[in-house]
Amino acid sequence: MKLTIIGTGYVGLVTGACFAEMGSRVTCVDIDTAKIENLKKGILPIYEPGLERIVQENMADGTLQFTTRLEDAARDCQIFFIAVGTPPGEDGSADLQYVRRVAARIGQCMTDYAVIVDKSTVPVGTADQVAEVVQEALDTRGIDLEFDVVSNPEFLKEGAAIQDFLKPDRIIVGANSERAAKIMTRLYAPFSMNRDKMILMNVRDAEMTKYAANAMLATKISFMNEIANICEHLGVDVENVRKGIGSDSRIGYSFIYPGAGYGGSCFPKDVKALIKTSKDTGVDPAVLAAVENRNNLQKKVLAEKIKARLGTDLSGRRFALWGLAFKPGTDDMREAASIVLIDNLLAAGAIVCAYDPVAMAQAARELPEAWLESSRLILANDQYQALENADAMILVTEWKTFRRPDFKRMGQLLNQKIIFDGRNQYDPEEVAEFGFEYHGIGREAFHPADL
Ligand SMILES: NC(=O)C1=CN([C@@H]2O[C@H](COP(=O)(O)OP(=O)(O)OC[C@H]3O[C@@H](n4cnc5c(N)ncnc54)[C@H](O)[C@@H]3O)[C@@H](O)[C@H]2O)C=CC1
Ligand SMILES: O=C(O)[C@H]1O[C@H](OP(=O)(O)OP(=O)(O)OC[C@H]2O[C@@H](n3ccc(=O)[nH]c3=O)[C@H](O)[C@@H]2O)[C@H](O)[C@@H](O)[C@@H]1O
Repeated sequence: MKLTIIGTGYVGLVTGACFAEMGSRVTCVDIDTAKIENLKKGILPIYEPGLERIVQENMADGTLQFTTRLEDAARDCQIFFIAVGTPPGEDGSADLQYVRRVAARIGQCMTDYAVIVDKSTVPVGTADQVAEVVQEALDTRGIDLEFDVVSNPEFLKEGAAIQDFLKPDRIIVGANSERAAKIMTRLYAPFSMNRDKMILMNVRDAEMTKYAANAMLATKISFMNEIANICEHLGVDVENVRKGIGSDSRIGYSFIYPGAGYGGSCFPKDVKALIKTSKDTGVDPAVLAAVENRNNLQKKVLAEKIKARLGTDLSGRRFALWGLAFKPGTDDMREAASIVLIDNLLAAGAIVCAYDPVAMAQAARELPEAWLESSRLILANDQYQALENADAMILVTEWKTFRRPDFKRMGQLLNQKIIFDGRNQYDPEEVAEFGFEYHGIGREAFHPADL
C-alpha cells in the first residue's frame, strides 16, 4: 500500500517507520525543511529507542522516503495520515489550525480516491471538519474525487513507541464507510496475525476513545498522587498501599506510581481539551478539573518539601537535579515536572545543577535563556558532577542510570547527605545505611538515626 504521513514528529515518524517496517511504501512529509534534510541523511530529530535503526534500514530498502513536497507524495497515494500537532489553544481546546491546513493541502494534491486518517489527537467532530476542508479544496480545483475521513487515534508512549506501535493492545478505527473500513483493516492486517487487534466503530466514537483513554490514565496518576499526600501525613508508606491496591485485578499495577506530577505533550493538553469539550456540552467536568488541579499542585510538592526542610529562603543553597525529561526513555521536556521545580527553586534564590542522560541538548534549547545566562541553572556533564557541593540531590526522572547509583561516592560529593526522591526509587533504609536523610513522595522522611 502507498501511504503518506504528514507531520514527522513523535507520532508521524514512528507511524511512517513502523508501517514501512510492516511492508507498506511510505513517504513522510513535513514543512520543517531542516528536519527533512536531516532525515534524508538518516539523522533523527528525536531520541526514541530503536527508531533510528528502523528508519535507516527502511530508507536503505527504499520503502521509506522523506520530502517537504506533498504534491509529489500525493500522487497515487491510497492513505494519507494527518499526524501534526494539536496544541492547546487559549481556551484549552485543541488548536486545529495545523490539521485544517494539512486537510486543505491534501485536497489540493490528491489524485484519486483516498482514505484520509486523523492520527493526531482531535476532538469529536474534527473528521467532519477535515472532510469539509478537503471538499472545499477539491471544489476549488473543480475536480470530483471521492474520499473518506477516518479516525485512527494513536496510543504509543514515548520511550516505548516502537514496541507500542508494532505490538499494540488494540487498534481503534473509526470509519463511517465500509470502503474505508476495509482499506484500514487490510493496512493493519500484519498487526493482527495472532489476534484481531482492530476495534471498529464510528468516527465520533473513535475520536472520544482517545481522550477518554488519556484522561483515565491521568486520573489514575492524580488519584494516586493525592492518596500519597494523605499517606505521608498518617505515617503510611504509599509504596505498600500501591502494591496492596495494584494486586486487585480490577485496579491493576500500571499508572498508579506516585510522583512529581504527570508531564509530556499529551496528558496535560488532552485533559484540558476534554474539560473544554465537557463545558461546551454543558456537563460540569468535576472529575477532570480535579485531575488537572491535583497535577498542578503535585508539580510543586518537591519544592515544598525542600523548603520545609531547608527553609523558604534558599539563597546560597545548591541543589543537584537528576532528570530533566518528562519521563525516562525520551528527550522530550514538554510540561516536565523538572521545569516547575527549577522555576520554584530559582525563585527562592537557589542554584540548581542539573543532569539528564539524554535531554541535555533539549534542555539547553528549551529552558529559559535567562535561567542559563544567570548561571544559577547549570547543566552538568554527568550525574556525579551535578552533586558537587550540593545541599541535596533531587531525583525527578527515574532513568536507569539513577536507579542504583554509587551512594558512597554520592555522599563524598554532596555537601549534605539529603535525598529528595520524586519517584520513590530508593529504599529509605538502604540509603540511610550510607548516611542519607531520605524524603520520598507519600512516605515519611527517614533518617540514619531511625535505623
Ligand atoms: N507524542 C506522543 O507521544 C503522542 C502524540 N499524539 C498526538 O499526535 C499528534 C502529533 O504529536 P507529536 O508527534 O508529538 O507532534 P510534534 O510536534 O512532535 O510533530 C508535529 C510535526 O508536524 C509538522 N507539521 C506542522 N504543520 C505541518 C504541515 N502543514 N505540513 C507538514 N508537517 C507539518 C511539524 O513540523 C512537526 O514536525 C498530536 O495531536 C498529539 O496529541 C498521540 C499519541 C502519542
Ligand atoms: O497521547 C499520548 O501522547 C500518549 O500519552 C501517554 O504517553 P506519554 O505521555 O508518552 O508517557 P506516559 O508513560 O503515559 O507518562 C506520562 C506522564 O505520567 C507520569 N506517570 C506515568 C505513570 C505513573 O504510574 N505515574 C506517573 O507519574 C510519567 O512520569 C509522565 O510524566 C499515554 O501513555 C499514551 O498511551 C498516549 O498515546
